[in-house]
Amino acid sequence: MKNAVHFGAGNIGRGFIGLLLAQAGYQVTFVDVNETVLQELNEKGSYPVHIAGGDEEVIWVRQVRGLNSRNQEALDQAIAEAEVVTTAVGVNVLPIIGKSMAASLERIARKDPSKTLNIMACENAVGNGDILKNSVYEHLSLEGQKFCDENVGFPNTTVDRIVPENTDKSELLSVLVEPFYEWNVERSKLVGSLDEIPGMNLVDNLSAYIERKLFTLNTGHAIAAYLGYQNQQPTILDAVADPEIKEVVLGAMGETGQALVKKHGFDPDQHEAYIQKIMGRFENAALIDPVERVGRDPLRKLGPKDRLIAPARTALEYGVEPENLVKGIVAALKFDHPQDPAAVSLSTKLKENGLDGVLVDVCGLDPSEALYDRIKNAYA
Ligand SMILES: NC(=O)c1ccc[n+]([C@@H]2O[C@H](COP(=O)([O-])OP(=O)(O)OC[C@H]3O[C@@H](n4cnc5c(N)ncnc54)[C@H](O)[C@@H]3O)[C@@H](O)[C@H]2O)c1
Ligand SMILES: O=P(O)(O)OC[C@@H](O)[C@@H](O)[C@H](O)[C@H](O)CO
Repeated sequence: MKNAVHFGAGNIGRGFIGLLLAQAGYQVTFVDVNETVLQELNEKGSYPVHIAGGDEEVIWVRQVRGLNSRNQEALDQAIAEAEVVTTAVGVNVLPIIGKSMAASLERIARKDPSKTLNIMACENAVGNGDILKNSVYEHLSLEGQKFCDENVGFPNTTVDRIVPENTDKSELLSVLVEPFYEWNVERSKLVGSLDEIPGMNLVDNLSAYIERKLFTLNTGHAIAAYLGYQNQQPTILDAVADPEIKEVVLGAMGETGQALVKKHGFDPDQHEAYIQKIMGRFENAALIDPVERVGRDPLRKLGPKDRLIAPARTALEYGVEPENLVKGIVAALKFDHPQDPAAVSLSTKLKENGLDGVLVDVCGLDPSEALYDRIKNAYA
């Protein structure tokens, strides 16, 4: 049997990547820090994935196990035996797992120097594979780096499937996922031979795919979440049922769409169909997705390369007025959910450094650029 190691036994790990790997015939080792989840994985060895919408289908993922990422020796062995490694831990966690991965790769470099391995970061971020690679290389010796240059691939990826938190307390590992999924992997950065994984597409122009996904789905999703939160709507479904919010969300996806069509040469009709399909996914009545999950970590989402600031800047660059994107950015700045540490930190920064401080330090904006004033005026 082929082995895969997947870091992060959370929503997307269990509900998408782990599922596809298992369906492709891999025995999946989930690496996590959540002892309750790890214990359940090891006791049960399987879990159900419920496909939401229409006739609910259940797919069982079997022959899985859990491993604590702090158990370096067991991790070294698991990675040494793996044909493929994937991650879905959150982009902020990549520097932490990068250190453990580096230690495992050093060992492989010494003991099995002809091994090749592809490590795919399945996080919502532009350049996710590059970020992971840098996090690993920081901890490698020169020999380790040389080995990885030749034998280890860190392709960038896009991962698309809406997977909310599990609310079924009787079945801890159960996941509810939407029927739609798309996983694209940058072909040119793969090394050695990688068996086909049905559901994973190898693509040549990954940066266009990531901008299309992150700056359409995730932009619209985030704006629905932040406006929904402002209006006390508990879920994305409730938020987009509000005609005013739906208009802003569609408007914002339209603004990024116009810019992306110009930038990447996408077909305008196909892109419009892509936007409409995404709105249909937000309106899936079988998915209960709290606005707090989708809006989580506003500091990351307000970053210069992420789903709000980057497309608004691109829109201006291509002569598109980002009116709705700016409304979304203002709502994001006001996301003060008390249980979200990044939202609390954002509120503190706004209090201590003012809006200007946040626009410069968090959003990476320059006071001389057009977007800066647009946000300030709308916020006021
Ligand atoms: N849920 C979705 O709809 C979705 C869709 C596409 C992409 N993503 C991306 O996938 C990633 C994970 O999202 P999620 O929704 O599954 O989050 P999640 O919180 O459900 O899962 C993250 C998992 O990582 C684990 N983790 C944290 N620190 C770790 C460490 N040091 N070592 C190993 N595991 C660790 C957590 O315990 C948790 O089980 C994010 O980058 C997200 O943007 C999510
Ligand atoms: O995971 P985040 O925090 O980057 O974004 C929240 C959601 O928008 C996201 O998880 C989507 O559900 C997912 O990207 C769909 O493919």
